[in-house]
Amino acid sequence: MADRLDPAMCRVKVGKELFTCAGPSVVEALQSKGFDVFLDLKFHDIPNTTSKAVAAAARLGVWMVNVHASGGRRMMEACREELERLQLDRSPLLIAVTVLTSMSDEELLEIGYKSGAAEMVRHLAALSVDSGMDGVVCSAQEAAMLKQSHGINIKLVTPGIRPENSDVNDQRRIVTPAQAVQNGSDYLVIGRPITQAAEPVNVLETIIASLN
Ligand SMILES: O=c1ccn([C@@H]2O[C@H](COP(=O)(O)O)[C@@H](O)[C@H]2O)c(=O)[nH]1
Repeated sequence: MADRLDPAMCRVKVGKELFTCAGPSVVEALQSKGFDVFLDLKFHDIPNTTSKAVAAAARLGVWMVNVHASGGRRMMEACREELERLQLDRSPLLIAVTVLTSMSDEELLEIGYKSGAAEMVRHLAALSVDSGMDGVVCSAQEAAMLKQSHGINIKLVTPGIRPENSDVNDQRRIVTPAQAVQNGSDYLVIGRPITQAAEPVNVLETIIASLN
């Protein structure tokens, strides 16, 4: 896939499946091809473990790394402090996952949340910004609300992007690419609509054209 894509068109994301198969070498290989890499491992652990994992990602040279906001303030602050201690020329964007885009309001109630996605995202995003995160992962359904509250102090990374008429798969809080940008998303995360397409580059080009 990386051989067919151009770093001028998109950044790339290395998630749990690829990283578990191929490890840090795949990150290095993508970077040597000129791609900025989002290491999407969504760290969620005690502050010491999470912050050391974030530091390891930063030393790999990734452009963006993420943790779960539900790890709490002390965990997120430890990650920020660890990055500052490294004093890198280029520090990765440090992003917190609020509520997974695969979760519906009903599923959140089932696991014991007292409110739906929008309210939880609002709460966790405020905590994330206050704990030193550069931004959050959320659905583009929540993007306008967060931009209104936090403006330029928050980068919005939005998975659950689905072009019109494409398969929803396991996602629940979906938005089209153009609507996501209109709502204020800074970075659209688009997986299967591109990776599973017969002509991935054509699909990507069509999406980019729809944004212009
Ligand atoms: O809330 C979240 C956080 C991360 N993801 C990740 O984004 C991609 C989406 O892939 P699609 O194929 O476009 O559904 C995937 O790697 C997830 O792990 C997310 O979907 N939602």
